[in-house]
Amino acid sequence: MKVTVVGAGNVGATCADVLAYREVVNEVILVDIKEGLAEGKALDIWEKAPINVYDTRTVGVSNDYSKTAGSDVVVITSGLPRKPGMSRDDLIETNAGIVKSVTENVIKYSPEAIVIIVSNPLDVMTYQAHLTSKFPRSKVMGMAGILDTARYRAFLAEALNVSPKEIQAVLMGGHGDTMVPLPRYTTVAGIPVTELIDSEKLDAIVQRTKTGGGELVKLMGTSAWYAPGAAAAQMVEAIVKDQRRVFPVCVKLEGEYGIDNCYLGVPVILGKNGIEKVIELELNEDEMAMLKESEGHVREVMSVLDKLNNK
Ligand SMILES: NC(=O)C1=CN([C@@H]2O[C@H](COP(=O)(O)OP(=O)(O)OC[C@H]3O[C@@H](n4cnc5c(N)ncnc54)[C@H](O)[C@@H]3O)[C@@H](O)[C@H]2O)C=CC1
Ligand SMILES: O=C([O-])CC(=O)C(=O)O
Repeated sequence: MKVTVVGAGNVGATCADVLAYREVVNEVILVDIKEGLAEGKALDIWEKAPINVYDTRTVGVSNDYSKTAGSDVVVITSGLPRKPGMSRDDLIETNAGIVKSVTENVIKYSPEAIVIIVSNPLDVMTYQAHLTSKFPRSKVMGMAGILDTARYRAFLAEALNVSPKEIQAVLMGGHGDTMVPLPRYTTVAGIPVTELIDSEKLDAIVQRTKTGGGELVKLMGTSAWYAPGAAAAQMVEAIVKDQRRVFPVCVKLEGEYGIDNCYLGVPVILGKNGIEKVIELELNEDEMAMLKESEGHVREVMSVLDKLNNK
């Protein structure tokens, strides 16, 4: 199994590192436009192999996609991260151009690959990759839900003073402040979370989750990478090992939840064919209203992308 990660910056290099030390695949190709960066980071990860005890080979290349040929999965992290004061949507113009050209290069050499988008604004960059690749929706998806759910779970674990391993949760919608964490589908070792925490505290955690990316941008001057890189690697693992894990993933909706032709995070089964199934939950009125609000926001940004693509 061979995986390519495009973008050897913070998120891409972290993803490659996790794929290597967890021995998810035999070979990881790291690509960046910046001369020497991917080669250097791939070499550094390979030199860590004797210490962390793994044999996944990591190879870096500068903008040479021939080395990526025949990849089973490609993760696209290339693009600008936001700075304090910016929204993810502010990145659309630059990142759409990058995601478009990278996708063209990727599919030229790996026409059978499953593509995972990480670049922001996430839902709309997934749409860009879909427009460019013309792949079926099962093979073009975006990573955000695992990250957003992980933040929600980590905050809950802290508040309840329990292991984060015990928290199971579902979160839907776009990767932005309109995302929809679902307390009704959140449990602590099977116990409904609402039985363990008062609603005021839970509301504060939901709110912190929605702005969790921005919290880190404010602290660091750039956006997060450890959790995002690990989340993308977890999706790769589910696909290459055909694990059929259930994760929230950004996918083109085709009528599910009464939403058509819009890219949103929803629970799916991930396996060797990519998105094996979109799971439709029974949402109540309030939850559906929040999902619709998120849809409205993503559609606005999708129409900006349509203009950029002269559609
Ligand atoms: N979906 C999500 O949940 C998350 C998304 N992100 C997004 O991921 C992207 C990457 O973030 P970071 O790694 O922190 O940024 P970074 O600046 O550390 O790395 C980006 C890399 O992309 C490379 N690049 C730019 N244009 C390229 C091209 N045409 N071909 C190949 N490589 C190219 C740059 O040289 C740079 O090394 C950003 O758009 C960020 O907003 C970040 C965290 C979470
Ligand atoms: O906040 C950002 O710009 C990066 C991102 O998507 C996240 O960390 O959730």
